[in-house]
Amino acid sequence: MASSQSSPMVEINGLEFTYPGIDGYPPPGSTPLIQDFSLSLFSGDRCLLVGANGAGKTTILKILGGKHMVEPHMVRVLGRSAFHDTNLTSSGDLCYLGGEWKRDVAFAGFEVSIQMDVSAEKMINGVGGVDPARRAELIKVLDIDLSWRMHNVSDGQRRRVQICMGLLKPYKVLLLDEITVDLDVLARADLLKFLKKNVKKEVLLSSMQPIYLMGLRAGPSHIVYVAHGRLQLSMSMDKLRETSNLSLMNSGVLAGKEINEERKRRKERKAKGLPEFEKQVEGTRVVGDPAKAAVRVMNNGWAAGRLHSTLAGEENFTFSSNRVLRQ
Ligand SMILES: Nc1ncnc2c1ncn2[C@@H]1O[C@H](COP(=O)(O)OP(=O)(O)OP(=O)(O)O)[C@@H](O)[C@H]1O
Repeated sequence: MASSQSSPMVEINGLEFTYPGIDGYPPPGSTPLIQDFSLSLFSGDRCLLVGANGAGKTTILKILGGKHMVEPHMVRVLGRSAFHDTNLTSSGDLCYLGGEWKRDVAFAGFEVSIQMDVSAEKMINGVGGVDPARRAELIKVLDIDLSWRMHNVSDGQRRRVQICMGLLKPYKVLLLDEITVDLDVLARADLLKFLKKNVKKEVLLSSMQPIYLMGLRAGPSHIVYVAHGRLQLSMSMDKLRETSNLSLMNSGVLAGKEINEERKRRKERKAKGLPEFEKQVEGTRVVGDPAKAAVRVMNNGWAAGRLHSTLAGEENFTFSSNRVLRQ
């Protein structure tokens, strides 16, 4: 992003990323999911990351949030490597709110289920070292009833408590991955107002489907459009308005174009007698007879220190040795 400030708060330099296989390495022959991606965000930027499903938005936000390892020079947050410098997140300077929050929330240092029989008050007040005025404002903005019991509220209400807890402490860089999808129109508008008011020197990077841009004219300062893991457009909203691309964005035409092209490609492949979907490179280096690949049976694709299995699908649930259903 263009800025008068000297050093960016978030810097992505030629980022390349492939999800690792079971052995922690990219599968041989795989094409990087994120390629040649560079972006700089400066103090005060409120940036919206848009793109079709599967474009790579969540992956980029997770990399910035330090959840996937990349080479330290590729991603710098506040001048530090998000993955290697864990103090960035533990200090609260870097805050990532994503889909995983649907089930658990980091609470007093533990991952606590957000669906257990506990009051919203206990959850929210359990976060220490918080400015009481900020806490009260967030409770008001998110319209939270402190007497809610977490096990019998709606998804949207549970989500509001999660968002509140995530925003209680001031951050310098805030990463939001589609956190507003469960919120009703009013709650979404109020939250965006709060974020806008509170992002002065901070940086906000939020992913969102282009359709939600319609109510957001005053919200973001910049737009970043991603397709197939590559940066397609990065522009200030003012510039976007000038070049009239905003109407394209608002109507979701850009993302729609990308989806239509993908459908066309699939149709052409089918017409040529090829499989409709391009062959995925298997996400593991364990080769040979699957029955002998004991490692896969034993750990279902979980690798040390990783929150998610890199293997998915019925086949792996059949192989499951402990029958725990994973997302
Ligand atoms: N843990 C994983 N292991 C392997 N591949 C993955 C993993 N997570 C996502 N992918 C692949 O990476 C691609 C990009 O996914 P990502 O979640 O970043 O997209 P997105 O733009 O956030 O999509 P959406 O709008 O649907 O949330 C997808 O094609 C998906 O198949």
